[in-house]
Amino acid sequence: MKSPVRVAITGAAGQIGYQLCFRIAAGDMLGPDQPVILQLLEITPALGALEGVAMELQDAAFPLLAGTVTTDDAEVAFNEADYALLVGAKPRGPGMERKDLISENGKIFGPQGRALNAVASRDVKVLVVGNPANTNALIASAAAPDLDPRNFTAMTRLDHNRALAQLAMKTGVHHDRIRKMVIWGNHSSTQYPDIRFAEVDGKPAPEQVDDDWYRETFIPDVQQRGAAIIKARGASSAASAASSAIDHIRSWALGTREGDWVSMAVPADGSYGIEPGVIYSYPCVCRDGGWEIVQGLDVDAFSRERMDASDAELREERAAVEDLL
Ligand SMILES: NC(=O)c1ccc[n+]([C@@H]2O[C@H](COP(=O)([O-])OP(=O)(O)OC[C@H]3O[C@@H](n4cnc5c(N)ncnc54)[C@H](O)[C@@H]3O)[C@@H](O)[C@H]2O)c1
Ligand SMILES: O=C(O)C[C@H](O)C(=O)O
Repeated sequence: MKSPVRVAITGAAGQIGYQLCFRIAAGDMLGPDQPVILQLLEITPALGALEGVAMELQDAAFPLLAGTVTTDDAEVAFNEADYALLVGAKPRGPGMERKDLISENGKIFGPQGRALNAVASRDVKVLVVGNPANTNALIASAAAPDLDPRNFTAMTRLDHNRALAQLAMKTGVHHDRIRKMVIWGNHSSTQYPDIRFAEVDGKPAPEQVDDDWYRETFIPDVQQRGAAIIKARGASSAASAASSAIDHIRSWALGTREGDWVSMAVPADGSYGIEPGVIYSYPCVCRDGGWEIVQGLDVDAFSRERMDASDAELREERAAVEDLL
């Protein structure tokens, strides 16, 4: 058996956190031979509820759960953390855009970035889920000057998975037989879900769907799926969000499958004309515990316009939190 790794989860008594704790303790994120210590952070008024989560974790008697820490102190939660899933933040309600959360949620991520900087493993892998996720990841990274900015990522894997599901339903091919989906940009309604390189059962996706469906139905449906879930459920996505967070970390830690890639929001480095300064979703390949942006993909005029629009929105979000950077 391997030695345990430390997984910090913020907002651990919330909707997503409640899902994450049990799936991670069951081994879904890091594999069936990797024990975990869960280090759970909540705000002080939610510590009672968090204690209830810890009691249920005990009662589930997971063979891989090597310990549970509950706290309202970020430096306790992030102490020597190998993984940090930053979920704790307010969700949006009907009629809101995710960026409307920025003034309230943005201020959570500076202190958490500072705490990670002070006490986390120097190799900590950080995934920001709390919205607006890309800009919150930028804030956390800016507050952690001693950690490599490449350790800070934000989640667009849920959008990636949503895009796989929509294309699978349209083509009648199981989503597990689709490769090379891409989500470019922000986890927001300006994201650009791109099927130009996707393969459905080994054949090019664009040849299997008509262009009108792609532009008029697929793209807006994926962009608006979060809002559609809020309308249907009366609360934002939780189980699918937790599942995608687990997918994101599993790919990063254990690698992407041969011949496929995943979407991850990572620090822009000039790739595809997106200048540094924002956390932008790209197609990525992961191996040996690291990620690389897939290079050399063609950018046509339709794509350029959408990729730039999402970049522009991220730079507006950045300008709105300049005082936190
Ligand atoms: N990136 C994505 O794809 C994606 C998907 C779904 C939801 N989200 C976002 O994830 C966030 C959480 O969603 P949820 O449904 O779990 O919300 P929730 O309200 O059910 O849970 C959030 C939890 O975070 C806690 N919290 C608040 N501030 C905190 C802080 N400073 N430190 C630690 N904990 C804190 C709250 O007490 C609460 O228990 C929201 O911002 C939501 O919009 C992102
Ligand atoms: O849409 C939301 O606000 C929640 C989340 O970001 C989602 O995409 O489901």
